[in-house]
Amino acid sequence: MSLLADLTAGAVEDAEARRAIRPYADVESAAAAQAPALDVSEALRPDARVRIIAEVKRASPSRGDLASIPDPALQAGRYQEGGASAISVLTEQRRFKGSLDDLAAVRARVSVPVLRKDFIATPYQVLEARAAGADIVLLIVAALDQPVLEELFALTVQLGMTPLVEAHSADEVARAADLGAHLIGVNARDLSTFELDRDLFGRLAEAIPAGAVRIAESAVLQPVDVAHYRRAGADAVLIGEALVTGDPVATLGAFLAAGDFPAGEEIS
Ligand SMILES: O=P(O)(O)OC[C@@H](O)[C@@H](O)c1c[nH]c2ccccc12
Repeated sequence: MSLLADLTAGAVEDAEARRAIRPYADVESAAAAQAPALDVSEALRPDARVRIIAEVKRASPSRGDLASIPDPALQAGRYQEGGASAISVLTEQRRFKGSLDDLAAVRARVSVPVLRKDFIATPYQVLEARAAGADIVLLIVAALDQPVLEELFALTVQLGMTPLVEAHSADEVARAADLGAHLIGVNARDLSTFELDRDLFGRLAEAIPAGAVRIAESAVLQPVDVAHYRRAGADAVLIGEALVTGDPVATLGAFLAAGDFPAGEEIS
């Protein structure tokens, strides 16, 4: 089994265990009781400078432990203070050490849109995201057959949330575009092999339809990496590891400054 398939199977198994305690109908009422999901078209609208989606990330299978983050809400509050346009919360528990409680805590603290970052493959997980207050749900094309991807995309929209559709090849970008996705991400890390390809975004950016928000994911450690993605056409960059240690406000300031020029423009 590929690593991505393994991560997805584990996430689904964990969701099934939660479902045994909290059935679909209960989560459905919790979702209905939530304040409506935030409209992300404004928050992530392509702008004169790069936008940053800042991630609450404790660990990853490829990088191991990154930071303990005892108070995810405090961390997310610092991200917002630093100028993040949205907050991503990794809720996968086995390898990334996250939880839906982290997401709910972050939602209660910040006013910008919040993304549930997990290996989502069932309607129950989408519903859980809304019940915890998510505005955006990550859907990884490589992990889903097209009919399932379509079903989860439709449910996400029906619940008022916005899908962020993640691609890793031209074919996957085409599948994301076919759905009419407004948020399309290209992950530099191949989730099947964990290999990094910083230039993948640049090769695929052109294939992302005009009108969609182009998001570069992973492999930003330095301000130059933000500039690299911005030159390649990124409207937004999703950053985890580089923000979980040190002073996130200072780091975000440096990253935002490095991407303060029009997308796709060559700078000398
Ligand atoms: O820590 P980084 O290299 O800045 O990466 C953040 C984010 O892109 C990465 O966490 C990610 C992108 N897509 C994913 C899908 C699942 C889990 C994690 C991810």
